Amino acid sequence: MTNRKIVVALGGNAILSKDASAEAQQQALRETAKYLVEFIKQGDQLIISHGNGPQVGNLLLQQAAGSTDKNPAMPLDTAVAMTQGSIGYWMQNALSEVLAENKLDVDVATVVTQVEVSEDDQAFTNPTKPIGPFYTKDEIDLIKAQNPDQTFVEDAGRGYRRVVPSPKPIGVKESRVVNKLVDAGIVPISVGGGGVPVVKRGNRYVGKEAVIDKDFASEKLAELVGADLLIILTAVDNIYVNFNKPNQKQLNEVTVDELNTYIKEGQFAKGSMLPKVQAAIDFVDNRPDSKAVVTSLENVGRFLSDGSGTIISKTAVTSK
Ligand SMILES: Nc1ncnc2c1ncn2[C@@H]1O[C@H](COP(=O)(O)OP(=O)(O)O)[C@@H](O)[C@H]1O
Ligand SMILES: NC(=O)OP(=O)(O)O
Repeated sequence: MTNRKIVVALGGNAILSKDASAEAQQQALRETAKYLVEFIKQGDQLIISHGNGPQVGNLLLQQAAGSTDKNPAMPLDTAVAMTQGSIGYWMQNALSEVLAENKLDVDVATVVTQVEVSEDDQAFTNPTKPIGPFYTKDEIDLIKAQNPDQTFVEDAGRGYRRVVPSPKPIGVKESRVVNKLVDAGIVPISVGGGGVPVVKRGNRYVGKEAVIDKDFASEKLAELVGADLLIILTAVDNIYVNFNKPNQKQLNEVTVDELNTYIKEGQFAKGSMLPKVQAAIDFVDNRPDSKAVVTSLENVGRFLSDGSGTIISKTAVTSK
């Protein structure tokens, strides 16, 4: 039995591929849970986090479409909390079902989590986080005519998406609650969608209209709960240099210094692999005896058996 405290951040493909229906997302999470249960089977204490970019963008569109004076659309911070609830509900049930199939008597609980950000974060005047569906150029011209305050960017050749501010997390209000759940043997689902962005004013936490990157929020949580491992699960088994080029090279074990050199070379795409690499670096910088891992859900079995995936450590890696 390993008994490590592990924060696992689930990438978009763990929840939503093409079909945004509740049924399809629940089915995807059932498949995801089958991979996650392997950690629990071998005695690890899991804390699960997840993204919400597509879901929160879709929710804002639904809110706007049905809003009236008597039934107003909810602001973005509240919409993030709503997606924590809906995805947490799906994840909680999916994992509980798979735990029961494996005859494991373990409880799962979603924590509506507020993540503290700075009021002065420059991100509030420079939106970068893509949310919701992809549009064509003609579609965004129409949307912008009706919503001049909204910003759109071209997203990696896949079309245009709305972008919103994405401030950096500086604290996780419920990190102690998360640790208490872990100590009680419960699997918490926390910092969903990067957490609800809040600023502290005296004793009050006030919501901000933004979407925090879930990789950065997961890193902050992992730091605060004293995790042994931060695992970022995405669509690729490894981080690569020269990604998608003929001379592509898979990274297996890599140090912070090596990653910083690759960052300077521009090896990691902004908004996709770069935040994961930066979150991994931040984590091992803050907890030098811990490690971060970037790999895919499908590779979890091989990671557990032989350490396959990209393992990031402060200094040279000796074991997984
Ligand atoms: N250097 C790189 N190595 C590996 N993947 C990369 C690299 N640069 C960009 N990527 C892309 O980044 C993707 C992960 O980012 P993204 O899809 O935004 O993450 P998420 O799983 O959190 O939704 C990978 O699936 C891959 O297509
Ligand atoms: N909040 C967040 O980072 O969501 P995605 O991972 O879905 O972009």
